[in-house]
This record gives sequence, structure tokens and C-alpha cells, in this order.
Amino acid sequence: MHPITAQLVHQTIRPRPAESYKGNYGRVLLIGGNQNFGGAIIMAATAATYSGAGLVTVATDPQNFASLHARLPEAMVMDYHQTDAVLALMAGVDVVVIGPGLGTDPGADQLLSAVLTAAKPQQRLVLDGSALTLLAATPRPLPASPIVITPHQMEWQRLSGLAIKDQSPTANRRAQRQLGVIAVVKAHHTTIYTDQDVWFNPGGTPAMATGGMGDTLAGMVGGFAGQFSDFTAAILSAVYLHSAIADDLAATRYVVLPHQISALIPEYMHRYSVAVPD
Ligand SMILES: NC(=O)C1=CN([C@@H]2O[C@H](COP(=O)(O)OP(=O)(O)OC[C@H]3O[C@@H](n4cnc5c(N)ncnc54)[C@H](O)[C@@H]3O)[C@@H](O)[C@H]2O)[C@@H](O)CC1
Ligand SMILES: Nc1ncnc2c1ncn2[C@@H]1O[C@H](COP(=O)(O)OP(=O)(O)O)[C@@H](O)[C@H]1O
Ligand SMILES: [Mg+2]
Repeated sequence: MHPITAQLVHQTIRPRPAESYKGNYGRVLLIGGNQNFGGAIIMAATAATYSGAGLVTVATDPQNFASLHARLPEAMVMDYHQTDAVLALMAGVDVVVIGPGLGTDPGADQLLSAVLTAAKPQQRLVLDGSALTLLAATPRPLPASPIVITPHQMEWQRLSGLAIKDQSPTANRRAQRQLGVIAVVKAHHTTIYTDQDVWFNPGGTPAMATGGMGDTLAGMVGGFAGQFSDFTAAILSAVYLHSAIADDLAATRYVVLPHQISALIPEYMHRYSVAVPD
């Protein structure tokens, strides 16, 4: 098992070329946020935007449009009930993040299936939250796209069939291989399973135990996946920085809130892009 290192993050987040524009930094579509969980997709979209995604669109329940715009005017919105319009927009994006606050009603289930069916081989997919619960309840074929899943331990139990107490690296590895996707199994020290390797995240603190913390990670993974060509390195760097920021904040705070992490992502990305921090 390899630790994710500051060096790896430094090698992944490089200074931006001067001759570039928003189209070079990833078109990211985030899908989620029902009438009860609008905050989840707002936090995910905030993290994707603060991670440097060039263009962010959020497909969500229209009830969330005003609050999303008020928090994040950089994001565009669309009604996720209009499946054809969502799929038409999806055809032009680099990354799809689906699941934060999506809920598990039949409409959400159908939207997940439609997105999985429409995904093109070059599009990167981030499956989180409700998307994983839906997938566990009704397994369906996954597209040939690069896919990362970001389950917490209960979502991983539902998906893998492994009880939380049995989620050892060896068992997780076996389950990841069967699914054929990169698995970020979130815990106190998150472990990441790729086809080649098992990684662990050295950071993380119980100060992160707040609703929305995983939604924020999903958005970061989406933002990084739209910018950095090595998909695995992008995922590992997002996992590392998410908790590195939290660990630093937790030195003087009892709890760290998801939006506090997002606010610091640009500063940390700059820091890691210029040097390997101590
Ligand atoms: N502000 C918001 O709108 C929020 C929306 N959320 C969304 O709510 C939906 C449901 O997600 P939840 O995770 O809340 O509910 P889930 O039902 O998927 O998981 C929570 C259940 O798993 C158990 N559990 C065991 N180990 C756990 C672990 N390590 N971490 C978390 N739960 C563990 C809990 O006791 C609980 O019974 C998702 O779509 C999620 O994105 C949550 O992220 C919370 C914040
Ligand atoms: N005790 C802890 N130590 C380290 N990290 C934690 C701890 N509790 C929560 N986290 C992190 O917070 C995030 C929680 O994700 P998740 O449960 O999906 O949250 P939500 O769905 O509410 O956004 C994960 O990245 C997890 O690693
Ligand atoms: Mg979650």
C-alpha cells in the first residue's frame, strides 16, 4: 500500500500555461440535489469550481436554482427532470459527477441509468452518494469510461457486500476488481484501489465529520479530473488536498466545515504547484 505524497500532488498540479482559456480546464457537469438535499450539489459544485474547473453546469431540482446562483454565480444550471436536455448537454462535457443529494426515488434511478448509458468512452465519471446507493440496489452495466466511485463505509457495504468490519484492504481490493472502477473507500484514513495499486491517504481528521464533506470531495475529484490528464493522479491529489486542508484548519478549530475547505482549495493548489510543501 502506497501513501499519497505531497510530491505526487506537486507533480500533478502544475502551473497553468499562459496561452489557455476556460475550455482547457474541464467542462464539468454535476447532477444531483433533490428538494431535500440541495446543499449537497451546491457543495459539490462549489468544490469543483474552486478546484479550477473551467466550466461548471449543475443539473438539479429547479428549487435549488436560486440558492445555487446566490452561492455560486460561476455555475450554470439546468432542470434535471428534463432528461433529454441533460443528455444533450452531457454530450459536450469532459467530466460528469453524479450522486450528491440525488436521492433514491424512481426519477433519480432513471436519470442515473440514462447517464450511464449515454457516457462516452473518453468522458470521466465520478459516482458518489445516492448514485452508489442506487447502483447497489439495482446493479446495471457500467460504461467503458474511466470511472471513480467515492463511497463511505456504508455505501461501500451496500455496493461490495462487505460488512464495515470486513472492509480490509485485501477484501476491498477483490471487490474493486469485480466492479472494474477506481474505488475511493472513505474512512478515517481513506484507501484508494486502482487496477494497479492500493493507496492510502495519510491525512484526515474527525473534525471533518460534517454532512457535505464527501459531497465536497466528489466535486474536487470532478474538478481535478477535468484538468489533470492522469486520472489516477488527479483523484489521489484531490483526496490528499481535501484532508490536508482540513488537517491544517483543525489545528485551531474543533470542526471544519465543507465550505471552509472549498474556500482554501485555490490557495493550496497554488502552493503545491510551485513547490513540495514541508
Ligand atoms: N446538505 C445536504 O444536502 C446533504 C446531503 N447529503 C446527501 O444525502 C444523501 C444520503 O447520504 P447519507 O450518507 O447521508 O446517507 P446514507 O443512508 O447513504 O448513509 C448513512 C447511513 O450509513 C451509516 N454509516 C455507517 N458508516 C458510515 C460512514 N462511515 N459514513 C457515513 N455513514 C455511515 C449511517 O449510520 C447511516 O445509517 C446523499 O445523496 C448525500 O450526498 C449528505 O451528504 C449530507 C448533507
Ligand atoms: N473521522 C474522520 N477522519 C478522517 N476523515 C473523515 C472522518 N470523518 C469523515 N471524514 C471524511 O469526510 C468525508 C465524509 O464523506 P461522506 O460520508 O460521503 O459525507 P457527505 O455525504 O455527508 O458529504 C470523507 O472524505 C471522509 O474521509
Ligand atoms: Mg457522501
